[in-house]
Amino acid sequence: MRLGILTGGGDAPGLNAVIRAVVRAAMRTYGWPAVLGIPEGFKGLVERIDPIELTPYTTRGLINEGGTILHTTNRANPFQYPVGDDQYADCSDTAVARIAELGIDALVVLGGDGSLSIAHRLAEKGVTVIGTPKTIDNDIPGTELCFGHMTAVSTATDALDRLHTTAESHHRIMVVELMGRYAGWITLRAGIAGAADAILIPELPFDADSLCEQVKERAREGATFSIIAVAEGAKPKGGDVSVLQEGSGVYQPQLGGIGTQVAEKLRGVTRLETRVTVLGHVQRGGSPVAQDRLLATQYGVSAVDALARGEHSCMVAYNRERIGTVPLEQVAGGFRPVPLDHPLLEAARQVGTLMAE
Ligand SMILES: Nc1ncnc2c1ncn2[C@@H]1O[C@H](COP(=O)(O)OP(=O)(O)O)[C@@H](O)[C@H]1O
Ligand SMILES: O=P(O)(O)OC[C@H]1O[C@](O)(COP(=O)(O)O)[C@@H](O)[C@@H]1O
Ligand SMILES: [Mg+2]
Repeated sequence: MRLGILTGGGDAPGLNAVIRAVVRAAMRTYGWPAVLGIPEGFKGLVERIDPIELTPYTTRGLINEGGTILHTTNRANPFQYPVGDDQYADCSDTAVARIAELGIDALVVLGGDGSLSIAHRLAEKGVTVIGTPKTIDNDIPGTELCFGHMTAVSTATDALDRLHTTAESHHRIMVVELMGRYAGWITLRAGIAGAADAILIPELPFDADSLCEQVKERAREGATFSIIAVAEGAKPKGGDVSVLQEGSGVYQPQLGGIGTQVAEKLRGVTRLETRVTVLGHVQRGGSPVAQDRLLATQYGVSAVDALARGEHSCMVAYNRERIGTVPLEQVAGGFRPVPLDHPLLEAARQVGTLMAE
């Protein structure tokens, strides 16, 4: 079998580790003749960019490399492909033709909700395709864990640790805005691990007045500083998410600004010195933590195993410590927020974390 492999959407730590695992399993375990790397995500198919012949030799040393050697874009949907200013065309037939032209028998898509939805639509057009769940946000349905997430959690936790020492020195409120477009997984996990005093996530719209009261109460009780972890997609009760730039066509809205809003409110009401940190793409960069390297390796190997068994139109998924597969149609267009009865929320409450619910 000749494989094609591409990385789509925002990058995430562990992409290169999956590429390495796919190449090794396909060529070493199964003796398949070729794995072609498609550069720039689906754009590489539509624009017929020369593929990169991957081998176990050329993919060595990749397990700890951040980013993606294949590069990626979150603006290349073949079904709604940008062809000019605000103009889009359905170029999916070109993508399908290119896959055939390259002699690719199966395409491995390393992507998030968007790329996996595209993979599903390509499968409906007859392409043999399998997905692996990539996103630091951890919001893909059908799997408990996406690779990249735990590295982002670790980076955000480190940031919270560092903010603690400077917050304490200056007796300040520190608001840190973390990634997570519509799901609060990063903020919830890092917020607990980094001992944030308040955690604000999209799943639990917050009451700004009660947040201010609770922070004032902390100060009255003797706390000399407060750390507030807020997900970029968090919103006040009855309010909306904070958008930096509106989406249009295939461009998703760019979120941001909620950290500043929360800080202004806190500063105004508590009269305490307040600063904002927007951690941003630092959370997507750098070397994957061990857990992501393990997950990425298992995902890569399992995707090849599934194809060898004749399984496709599915995504490899991690549930209850086992890797299985779920049909792409159950993933496409879906979303996995933090469930309101999740044990981590209960743990956060029990250690006294404010959520201003
Ligand atoms: N539900 C969907 N169906 C089809 N295409 C989508 C969907 N959601 C997003 N897309 C498109 O998929 C591409 C990648 O989406 P993006 O969210 O950036 O990456 P990913 O989710 O794969 O990390 C973008 O061009 C986006 O417009
Ligand atoms: O790279 P961009 O366009 O700034 O995207 C930022 C967004 O991508 C993410 O980092 C990850 O989202 P995806 O995995 O869906 O690409 C979000 O947390 C963030 O809102
Ligand atoms: Mg997405």
